[in-house]
This record gives sequence, structure tokens and C-alpha cells, in this order.
Amino acid sequence: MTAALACRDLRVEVGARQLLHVPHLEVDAGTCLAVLGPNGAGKSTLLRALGLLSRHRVSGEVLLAGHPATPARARTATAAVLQRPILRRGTVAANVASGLRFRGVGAAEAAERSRPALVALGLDHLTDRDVRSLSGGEAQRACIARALATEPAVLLLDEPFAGLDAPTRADLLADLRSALSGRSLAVVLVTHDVDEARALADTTALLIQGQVRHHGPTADVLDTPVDLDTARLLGFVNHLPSALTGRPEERVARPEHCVAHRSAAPPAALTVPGTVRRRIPLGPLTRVDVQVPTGLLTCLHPTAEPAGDAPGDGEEVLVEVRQSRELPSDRSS
Ligand SMILES: Nc1ncnc2c1ncn2[C@@H]1O[C@H](COP(=O)(O)OP(=O)(O)OP(=O)(O)O)[C@@H](O)[C@H]1O
Repeated sequence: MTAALACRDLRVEVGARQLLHVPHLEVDAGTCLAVLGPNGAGKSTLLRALGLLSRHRVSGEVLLAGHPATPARARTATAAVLQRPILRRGTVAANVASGLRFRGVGAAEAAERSRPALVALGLDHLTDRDVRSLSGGEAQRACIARALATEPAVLLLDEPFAGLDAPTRADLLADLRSALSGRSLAVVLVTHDVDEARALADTTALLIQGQVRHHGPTADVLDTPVDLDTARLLGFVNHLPSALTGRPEERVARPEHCVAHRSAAPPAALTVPGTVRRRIPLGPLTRVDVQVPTGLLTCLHPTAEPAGDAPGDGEEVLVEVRQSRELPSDRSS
């Protein structure tokens, strides 16, 4: 199958600085690719380059359905929702129809054709509202509906949930997931949030310092750190080098899989002795940072554990690592 969107040897440069180099990436029709990376990794740079929207020097090739993307082809095949919602004065309905109007569709037909997108994004009760009175979440919904209404082959989404409160974000994520399902659209979702990738993406590319470090099916990529940078990005923040564990391999673990015991931990577990540095209450969980010879290990404990079981600042403890991942020994970073 020819990918709906692909790139080959894509480079973005500013002056002498290379911001991005992606040798190859593909997104099939009907699938979503998450580009996951920390701040400054080059996610927006990649998205803009894929949409031929870059302000920088770009080389390499972007392909739409196997054909080189020209500005004209990109304009009809691709729709982008960039970081901050940009809406024109007027009603929600007029804004959602405006993408079609720009493509030369008449007013009545544009209104008719944009209706399913308004409904899919839960905006049907707001059609006559002036966009200036919309909340941030509603404005973001209007931008996504406007992009979907044009029935693009490729949808580029740059952090569509940024700046939304948790319930608003969760609602939009659920509605977007429903709106995208069953469409033959190829979606690229830029995010720094592992949960958003897990909820929406079939495949995920981990982008760090302008390079794709790992790419593949989302579940595999999110649970298989390939080096320390990707481990940190994916939440495996506890580094367990051989020097600490006495094991031949280097491992990483998530805080939710680590528990600090003031008494002996179960004998079969991987354990590391240390001293509690600080405790940070996080609602139902309490973060316990434990100083070990190679740095800090972060544990998550239920806040409601019996008072006598919770180790306090300065106490000697044994960190029990209940689950961990081995890092490849032949990695370059
Ligand atoms: N005009 C420019 N000149 C020099 N460097 C730039 C320019 N524009 C962007 N950069 C750099 O390119 C890198 C990638 O930026 P980009 O906005 O793509 O990152 P990002 O992963 O989207 O980050 P964020 O999650 O913070 O939005 C950053 O280090 C940024 O400072």
C-alpha cells in the first residue's frame, strides 16, 4: 500500500544549524502517527515541514500518496491545526465552513458539508455563537472541525490539547478519537504526552534532538525505551546501572513500579538500598525520592498507607523495583 504521507531524507536547517533530520517516515491512510518528544525536540518543525509550511530551509522529499508534494497538492490534500487556535471573526458555523470556502466551495454547500464535522466535534449547539466568546477548548474544537470539514487526506495536529484543563482535554480527546475512527484520513499528532499517543496513535515516533530514536506500533514504542533519553520521555525515570544493581545489564523503571520499604523487601525482588531525601504529596499518591549511590530513585506510594509503613525524610530504606526494562547494550547514546 502506498502511504498517504511519507518523507525521505527530510532536513530542516536554520543558518548552519540543523534542526531536524528524518531519513524516512510514513503514515498510512486511516492511521494516526504520534510524534512524541520533549520541548524543543523538533516536533513542530517536523509537522510544518510535512505540511510544506516551514519558514526554514527544507531539503529532502515529502510525498502525498506516493507523489512529490507540491504547494498546490498540499493545499488540497492536507489540513493543519497549529498550536494556538486561529479563528476569523464571525460565527462558529462560518469558521468551520471557511476551509471549504477557501477551496472555492459555495456558501450553501460549504455549510451543508461542514455539518458532520460540527456534530462530530460537539459544536452543533454553538453554530451561531461568535467565536470571540468561545472558551479555549471550544475554539480548539472549532479549528479541528474546520480542518476535518475539508475532508483532507492528511490531517496535521500540533499539540491540539495544549493549555486545556484536564476534564476539557479528556473530553476533546475522546471526541477526537471518535471523529477520526472510520475515516480514511492519515493523521500526524504532535505531542509530548504519552497518554495522548496511547489514546490516539497506531504508530509512534520518538523524536529527540531532531532525530527519530524509535518508531513503530504505539504499544511497542511506549513500553520499550531504547536509551536513557527515550526512557525519561516515556516515564522510566529511574536509572538502574550495573554499578547499582550488580546485574550485568542496565535497566530503567517507572516510579509506579518502585516502593521504598523501611523493613526488608521480598527476597526475590530487585532491591537497592538508599536514604529518603524527600516526600512530596500528590493527592492519592505520595512521591518518595530516595538517594542511592548513583543518583535519585523516585517511588510512588499510596498516600493513605498506614502511618507506620511510610518511611520519612532521612530514613534508611530498601527500594523494591517490581518491574523494570533492560536497555539495549549496543545503543549509541
Ligand atoms: N528560527 C529559529 N532559529 C533557530 N532555532 C530555531 C528556530 N526556530 C526553532 N528553532 C529551534 O528548533 C528546535 C525545535 O523547535 P520546535 O518548535 O520544532 O520544537 P518542539 O519539539 O515543537 O518544541 P515544543 O514542544 O516546545 O513546542 C528548538 O531547539 C528551537 O529552539
